[in-house]
Amino acid sequence: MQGLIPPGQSDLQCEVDRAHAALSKCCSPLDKYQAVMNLKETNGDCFYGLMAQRLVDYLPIIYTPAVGEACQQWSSLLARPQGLYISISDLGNVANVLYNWPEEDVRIAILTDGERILGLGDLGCNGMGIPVGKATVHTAAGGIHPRYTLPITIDVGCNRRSIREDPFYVGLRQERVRGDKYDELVDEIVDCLRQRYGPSLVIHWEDFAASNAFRLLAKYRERGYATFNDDIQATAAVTLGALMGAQRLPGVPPLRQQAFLFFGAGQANLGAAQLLVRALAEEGVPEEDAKRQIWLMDSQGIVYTGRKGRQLTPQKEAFARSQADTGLAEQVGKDLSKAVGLIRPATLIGAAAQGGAFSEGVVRALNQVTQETFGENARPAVFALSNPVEEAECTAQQAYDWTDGAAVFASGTAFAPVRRNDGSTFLPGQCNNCLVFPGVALGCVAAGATEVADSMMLAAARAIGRKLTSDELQRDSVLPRIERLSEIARAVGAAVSLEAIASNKASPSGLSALRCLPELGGTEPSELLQLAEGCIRQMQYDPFVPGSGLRTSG
Ligand SMILES: NC(=O)C1=CN([C@@H]2O[C@H](COP(=O)(O)OP(=O)(O)OC[C@H]3O[C@@H](n4cnc5c(N)ncnc54)[C@H](OP(=O)(O)O)[C@@H]3O)[C@@H](O)[C@H]2O)C=CC1
Ligand SMILES: CC(=O)C(=O)O
Ligand SMILES: [Mg+2]
Repeated sequence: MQGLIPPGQSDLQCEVDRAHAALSKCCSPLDKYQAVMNLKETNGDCFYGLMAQRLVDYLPIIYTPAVGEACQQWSSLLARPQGLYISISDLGNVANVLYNWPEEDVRIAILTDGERILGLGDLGCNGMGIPVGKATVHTAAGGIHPRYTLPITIDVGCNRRSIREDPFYVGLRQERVRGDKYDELVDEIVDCLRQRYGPSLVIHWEDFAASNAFRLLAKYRERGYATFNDDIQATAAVTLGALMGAQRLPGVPPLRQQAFLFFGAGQANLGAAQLLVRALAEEGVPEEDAKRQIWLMDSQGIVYTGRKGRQLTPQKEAFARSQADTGLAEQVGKDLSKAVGLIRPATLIGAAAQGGAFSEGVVRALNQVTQETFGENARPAVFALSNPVEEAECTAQQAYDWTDGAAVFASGTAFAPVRRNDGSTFLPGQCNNCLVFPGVALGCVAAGATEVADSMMLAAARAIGRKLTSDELQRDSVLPRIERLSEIARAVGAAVSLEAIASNKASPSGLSALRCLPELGGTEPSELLQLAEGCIRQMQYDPFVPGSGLRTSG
């Protein structure tokens, strides 16, 4: 290398600072995305050092919202391929494709088929930005070595014609393959992954369409694999964490006394509804009573038994209102403000990718019914979970303005702090599954978990709730600040591995590593945190001694 690099020496910190200074000159989030991904290719240590130190600056780039734009432009931007592409043409030959991945020791595979990328719909192969971004967060926040992460895009086609006809498109130019052939391909991929990387490989499903997401999750969980769907389960945990956090604010009605209106009945909201029922059950609320507190609205209106048209999926059926609510549902139709007026919820959670759906009328009505039901100081919760930011149901500013500051607000994509009339600021919480999935992966890897049980997700939600500080609460944030993502990932990791042990979901290899624990009870024991830290990659350069090592010696 002598002569090929400048003679002065820089340590990692200097290079991280230099990279940040250069990136700060980028004119647009998309330019910054490209530049930072280029850094990842050319200097991984510097890239991960930068991500670890300044995650709060770069999360909106490598993750929502900028990653959404990057996916939309993926085929035009692609410089060097990232992650592994497995297509339907590889059916029967997946093992060979998988052996082209250079890493021998992978602990977590992040798979998408690109059909529901954020709220942007079917992006086909262009969805690769998502598993790549999630893998980066696993490392930057969870500390999992990048070598242990494998982002995969399964290309079975794309149902968006404009993408298929884009001359630069990098995926297969055909409509999506469905049915047996699709299932065979996914089966082959999962089998080959487990053959190559062992049964404790964690399989993280991301951004599938709901019709495949629930099915695949159930199928591989039933087989006893360590697998989780981020959009269903991790979103559920962070949403429940936010609801629990809100309970610590004065004026927020108790969970067991309110009605919850979920706008969107897909992966995110059904997952949250399922976990909420479980949390209420642990508070002694019978399951059927808890379900009666919950109302779902999808593209056809209120979800109720006997609704005409498309048959309800089993996941929706579990929450369908009884026929006694048919009259109300028909009165509501598809009108959200009517739904608020008639159901009278104190919590409104949006995950339908319908930007702006929480209009002024809807939010004002929510505030009014909450105060009528629970008193004039009562505060409604407004969670606008859809990503990227254009899909958010309303903005933080709108939620506060339309309720005179009464709303407790959280969103999937971050909003800047909002100034209150008294000069102080609201800190809207970011209710995004990134507060959960890195910790879940860390906890599973540390404990060698054989299954990712719902109780582990509940443990994750509680760990997030415990991490909320009084300072955050004072500024109306119902979740820990995203600046604390690494700290939260470690706490979630500790809670998840503890729960894996307590529920017999830890494997002998994980257990032997964890045997140092004097006792398994309690919250976040320091030993476990230390253990989790032990799994975490330290960002540092090996010392470079000029004149030694790298010179070829004839
Ligand atoms: N903050 C976070 O961490 C997360 C946020 N999300 C975001 O949430 C959004 C939805 O994701 P996900 O649940 O996975 O997607 P799904 O495709 O699984 O579900 C979308 C739901 O929205 C419903 N919907 C569509 N149009 C309307 C409408 N006009 N009125 C009411 N409901 C409607 C659909 O109805 P139907 O069932 O009738 O088709 C469906 O139930 C996305 O924007 C995604 O980015 C997702 C995961 C995590
Ligand atoms: C955050 C996320 O996973 C999504 O919007 O799909
Ligand atoms: Mg997702």
